[in-house]
Amino acid sequence: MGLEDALGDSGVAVVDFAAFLDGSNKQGVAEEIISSFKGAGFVYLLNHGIPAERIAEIFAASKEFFGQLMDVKELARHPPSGMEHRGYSSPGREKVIQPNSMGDVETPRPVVPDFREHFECGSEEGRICPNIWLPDGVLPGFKETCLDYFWLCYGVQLNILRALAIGMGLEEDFLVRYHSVPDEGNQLRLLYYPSVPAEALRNETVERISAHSDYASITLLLQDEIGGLEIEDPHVPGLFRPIPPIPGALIVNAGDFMMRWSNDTIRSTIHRVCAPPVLETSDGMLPERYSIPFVSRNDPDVVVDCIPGTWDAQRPKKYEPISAGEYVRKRQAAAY
Ligand SMILES: O=C(O)CCC(=O)C(=O)O
Ligand SMILES: [Fe+2]
Repeated sequence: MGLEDALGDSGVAVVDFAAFLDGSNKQGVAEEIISSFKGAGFVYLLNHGIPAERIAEIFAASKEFFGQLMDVKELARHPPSGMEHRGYSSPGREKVIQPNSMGDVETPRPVVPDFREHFECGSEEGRICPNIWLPDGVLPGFKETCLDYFWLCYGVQLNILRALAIGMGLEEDFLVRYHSVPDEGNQLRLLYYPSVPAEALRNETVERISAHSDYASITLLLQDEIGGLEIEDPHVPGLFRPIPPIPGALIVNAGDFMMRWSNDTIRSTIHRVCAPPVLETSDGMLPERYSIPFVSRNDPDVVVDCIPGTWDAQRPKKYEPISAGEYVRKRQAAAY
């Protein structure tokens, strides 16, 4: 099956970011990205600026971490409160939930567990959420690899925000200015989906990650070769379309805060991870899967109003000004 077939009707563009980064076609690349963000809420980026060896390195670190005994991983245990996403969460610990309208998180927690483990970290300078690492001497180099990758993603994130701004007809640094505090809010997640019976995923007695939208600004996602990521068709609720792995590509998607900020001109699309189409082994088990999202957030204390150009007399502002911090606090408290 060729890439075009595998991509199917998801509407997610595959964009070569090189011509943006080297300045040879900034406007053209920016328009391709924004068009995919408005249509599908997702885009694949090639030549995004994260070297292949760094991708291999962070996946290797993730595999090494999750390969440790539970007792070892629990040495970096996530705190009981849902306000701080740091450290290690064992399977079933987090349940993503989907609010019934923007910011309304009253929906009851669903009963089907998400069968995955994860580890989260941010900047070492963060005041809101201090990092939680394994004790010194356990898994040497893990912390450094995570932090290096975190900062690499922060830089890539700024370039993508520049492209989005240009695509929206704004001054290049318009969105970057609202992401000037890297130490607060940005988050690196290492996700591990253990091997599960394919049948259990198909009949939904377990899920890998249930349907949700991300709630921040943009997410930079690496997925391994296993597949299973799907997005909901914006025009056909309940119809999910695969976002298959493309080697070396970075998947970028918009979160709810970006959608709100852009007065709903950019889409924050519901996505999930379920059974990939063809990968069942003879014993009926699905292979384990690793993915690595980096979540980019607006500066927490800066109140934003709808982005210029996304509203006018015909398309009035739909949302009141709000700060990312206030918005995120509402959403995160409900996830645990
Ligand atoms: O594992 C994936 O590919 C997606 C993860 C995801 O959607 C998330 O962490 O919000
Ligand atoms: Fe997500």
